Amino acid sequence: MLRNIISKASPFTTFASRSMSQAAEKKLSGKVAIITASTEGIGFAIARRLAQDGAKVVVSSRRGGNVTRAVKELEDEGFTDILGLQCNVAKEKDRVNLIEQTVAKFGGIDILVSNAAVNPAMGGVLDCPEPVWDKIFDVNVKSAMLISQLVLPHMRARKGGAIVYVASIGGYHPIDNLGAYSVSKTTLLGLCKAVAQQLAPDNIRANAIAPGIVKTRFSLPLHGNEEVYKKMLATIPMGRMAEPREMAGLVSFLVSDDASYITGENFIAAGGMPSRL
Ligand SMILES: NC(=O)c1ccc[n+]([C@@H]2O[C@H](COP(=O)([O-])OP(=O)(O)OC[C@H]3O[C@@H](n4cnc5c(N)ncnc54)[C@H](O)[C@@H]3O)[C@@H](O)[C@H]2O)c1
Repeated sequence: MLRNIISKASPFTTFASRSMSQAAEKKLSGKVAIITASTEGIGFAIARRLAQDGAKVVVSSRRGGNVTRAVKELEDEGFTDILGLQCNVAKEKDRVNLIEQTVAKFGGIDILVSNAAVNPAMGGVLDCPEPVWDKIFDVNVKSAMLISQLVLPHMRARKGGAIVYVASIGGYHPIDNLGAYSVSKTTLLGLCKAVAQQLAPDNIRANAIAPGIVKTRFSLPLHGNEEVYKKMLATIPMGRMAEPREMAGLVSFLVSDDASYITGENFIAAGGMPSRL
């Protein structure tokens, strides 16, 4: 009788232990993720979150010292599969090295988070000098497209992948004095849609996030001065700026299998700031 009950229970036991081992496996286990400009701010928060979710993570940015510091910080937190590489996304040699070193170390690429951006000068779009315009579009848009080209064969080899472009709420509605930068982010939203359309048959998904105002070094002009800070807060229905980690969960979702049928979409995380396009 007892043996009967046990043998009847065993399929459940097997199922239960399988479920437990599945639960123990993290949602990005076995995935390899490259995040550009990821030694601080939003990029670093994304790198940390993807590592927490089990991914092997490649941290990169322009300065070697910053890369070393960021890798150490993650390793001190207990993450072992971290690779740090110096990469100025506007330089072809650096982009190629980023991809080659990643594949040499981790054997492939599943995830790209294109996060690097610059805004060398404040001002209205029509006040933007040509060299500044070129720099903004080289880093914020052209490099994002060129890195996407480079990861493509590796994602195809894995029969799938996920790309996330870090755009901005300014891509929907231009932010005062960030004219050319805002246009570059609108362009990135378009790039995301075009890439998604082209790569859907390859099971490679592309989505974009559009952060509102996040407290980082990049946004210092918006929170470094008390008067400007108060003005900015008045434009945010939630009444506060975001912390970098508040962008990371959205990216983690978008690159995971939980988002397996989502591609070509732009997601706003802006504390209720209005978006119009
Ligand atoms: N902070 C915000 O309020 C905010 C809002 C919307 C969108 N964003 C976007 O989020 C992303 C990250 O910005 P952040 O706020 O974390 O700022 P951040 O200053 O912390 O990070 C930007 C990083 O980009 C790096 N970078 C610049 N040019 C590069 C290049 N050519 N190659 C490699 N790295 C380069 C910088 O060194 C820096 O580490 C950017 O795309 C930015 O446009 C930020």
